[in-house]
Amino acid sequence: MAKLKVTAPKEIKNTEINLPSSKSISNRLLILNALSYNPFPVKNLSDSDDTKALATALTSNASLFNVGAAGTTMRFLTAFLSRIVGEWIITGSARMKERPISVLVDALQEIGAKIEYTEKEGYPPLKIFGSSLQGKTLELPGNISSQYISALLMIAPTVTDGLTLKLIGDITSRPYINLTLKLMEQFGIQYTWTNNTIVVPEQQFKAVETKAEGDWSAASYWLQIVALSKNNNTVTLGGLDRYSLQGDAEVANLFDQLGVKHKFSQKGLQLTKSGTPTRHFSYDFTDQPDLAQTFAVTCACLNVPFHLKGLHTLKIKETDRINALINEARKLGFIFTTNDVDDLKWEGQREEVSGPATISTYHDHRMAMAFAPAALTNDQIFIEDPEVVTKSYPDYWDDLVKAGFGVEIIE
Ligand SMILES: O=C(O)C1=C[C@@H](OP(=O)(O)O)[C@@H](O)[C@H](O)C1
Ligand SMILES: C=C(OP(=O)(O)O)C(=O)O
Repeated sequence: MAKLKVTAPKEIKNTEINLPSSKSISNRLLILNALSYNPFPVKNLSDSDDTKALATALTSNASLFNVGAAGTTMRFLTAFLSRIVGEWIITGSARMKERPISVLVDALQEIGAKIEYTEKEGYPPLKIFGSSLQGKTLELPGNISSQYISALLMIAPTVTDGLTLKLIGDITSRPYINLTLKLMEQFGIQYTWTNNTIVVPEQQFKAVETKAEGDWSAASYWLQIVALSKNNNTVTLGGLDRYSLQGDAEVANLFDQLGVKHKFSQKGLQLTKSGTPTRHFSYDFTDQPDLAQTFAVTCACLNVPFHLKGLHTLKIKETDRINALINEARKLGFIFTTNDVDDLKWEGQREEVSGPATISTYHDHRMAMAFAPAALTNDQIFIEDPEVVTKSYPDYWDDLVKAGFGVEIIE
């Protein structure tokens, strides 16, 4: 397995980074484009693996699709193909076959979809016999994955009589549901969301020109780098929307507590180190689950004890992220704990470690991207399977080099 040696620069340079496009927005726009038979291609489409997997599926003549590790692609395509006459198979990586999908499959079956599990009940791969769907009121849990809800919402205007979704219990990843609805609105779709009920009547999509925003989840690693740097040069992030539709845009405000100032200029979002970090960091990540790894590593490297909450969905992402964080932080000498349900805690416990750590990444792009900046406080760090970053941020390592990091492939 390839391994990368990441060496910290003496100083982070004054750098301009052009951030990748958001895969969440790109994948929604691809589905909405297909539903509206849109002649306008999406501008600034992501070149991530997850978006390529969806773009390939939507333009292929095949009936079997391998979506790899892409959660949104798996879930969005399942709903999309359920309403297209034909026989389809969707499969994915070994990990994808462990990521549950029955909430979505059950909902689609209730409105007339014919879907079978070809291996393990409740998990991909799926065999779908596409047909027209008859809308009704569906009840589904709001605290497992919002991607099931987004997948249903996007096809709702094409379902006979539309769809009413009643979300039961607390809603996790709510900003991603909002993002779906806001992008549907750009295609002329009307909906209502009152309390826990979203109503989308049957209606026509309008074909419109769209552009994907830069990725605020990717921005988090740059906020982290500035927080961990020893000098106060400016890192400027290009491509981000100031008034973004992404919930992860909250990351810039959250990093105030860790000593990073941000300011929008014509060139982009300017980050500078200033002030001292808080003495204890506590936050509920229910709305921004993808930021948890960035904060766990940053806080520990800054010696800021933390309590991260709302992490109940992290166990079913690219890997069990809570366990992965506990295992890999230990290699840097940090002892994290969890209640095994929904949190991660660090009360400052440390143990001696010798030599630079080799971080395993568990097929999870965010493990690689969140641990690499730890080179700034550990001089050097090794990252296993570095190609994993192509899931969302293919140029991540090249961008680190622009900021002055040494990045060298070993083995
Ligand atoms: O809809 C989306 O684009 C996403 C929703 C979130 O997943 P969950 O809804 O499963 O929490 C997030 O973690 C993922 O990276 C992208
Ligand atoms: C959880 C993620 O992706 P997905 O669920 O779409 O595979 C992610 O990118 O952090």
